[in-house]
Amino acid sequence: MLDNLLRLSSVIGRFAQKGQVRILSKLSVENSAKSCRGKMSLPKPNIVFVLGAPGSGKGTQCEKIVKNFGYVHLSAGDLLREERSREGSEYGELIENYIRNGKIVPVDVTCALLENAMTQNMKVSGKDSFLIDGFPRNQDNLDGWQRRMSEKVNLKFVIVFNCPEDACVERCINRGKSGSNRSDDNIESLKKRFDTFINDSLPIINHYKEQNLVREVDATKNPDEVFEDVKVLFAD
Ligand SMILES: Nc1ncnc2c1ncn2[C@@H]1O[C@H](COP(=O)(O)OP(=O)(O)OP(=O)(O)O)[C@@H](O)[C@H]1O
Ligand SMILES: O=c1ccn([C@@H]2O[C@H](COP(=O)(O)O)[C@@H](O)[C@H]2O)c(=O)[nH]1
Repeated sequence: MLDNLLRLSSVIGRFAQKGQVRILSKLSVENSAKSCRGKMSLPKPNIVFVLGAPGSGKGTQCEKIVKNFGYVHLSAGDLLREERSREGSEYGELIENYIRNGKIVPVDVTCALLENAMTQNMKVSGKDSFLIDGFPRNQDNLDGWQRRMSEKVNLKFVIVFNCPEDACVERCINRGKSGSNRSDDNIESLKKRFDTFINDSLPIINHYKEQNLVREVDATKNPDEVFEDVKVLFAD
């Protein structure tokens, strides 16, 4: 399975969406290896992890951070959904099963997508500050990231958006009703996503708390009010 995962190829569409720059690039392990060599001249990217329960407002706030502070937003969930929908993807079915059941996709897939997206963005836009939204979410994610990426990036801090489950569920259900087209914006998937958040993701947040890297934000207010608190974290 690992070998297969390492042969992961992805197409990252180049388009400006929600302030993100996506770069169209066909990748394979062989290309990844070449691009690793090419990466020698690239700067070490600055990373902010953005965590919080499903529907806590991570994507909404990332959009605002992009507009105001020039970061590039990389949503791990969006990258996985793109890979799932890519014609010919070996991993489409696997990813869809994980997403629908609120489970966390094996780290080699997600990490490859994130690393490739960062490298391509740095090459094309020259930007080297990234919001990594919705990752790492479990011990497998954390271990894989530490193994593969931790030495290659500067982790600045970890934002955690706090919002109670009932409000988050309502937001996701409304997002589904407004046409998100997400196969996990339904009650059944949301129950599983919250179980995963509590059992698997909270320990990762605690790990970063122990390192004094967590910056908690009250995400129950309206998006502009939440952003007032977020701004402070980036104003240095
Ligand atoms: N502060 C807020 N108050 C009310 N609604 C919000 C707030 N922030 C975001 N929303 C709405 O809630 C829904 C979920 O927001 P968003 O996609 O930003 O959350 P998320 O944490 O990225 O979710 P997920 O983890 O499921 O991808 C969206 O429809 C968004 O418009
Ligand atoms: O690192 C990640 C990020 C996401 N997933 C899967 O995708 C869905 C949706 O993620 P959102 O952040 O809500 O868009 C999530 O429930 C996981 O199934 C993942 O496996 N790994």
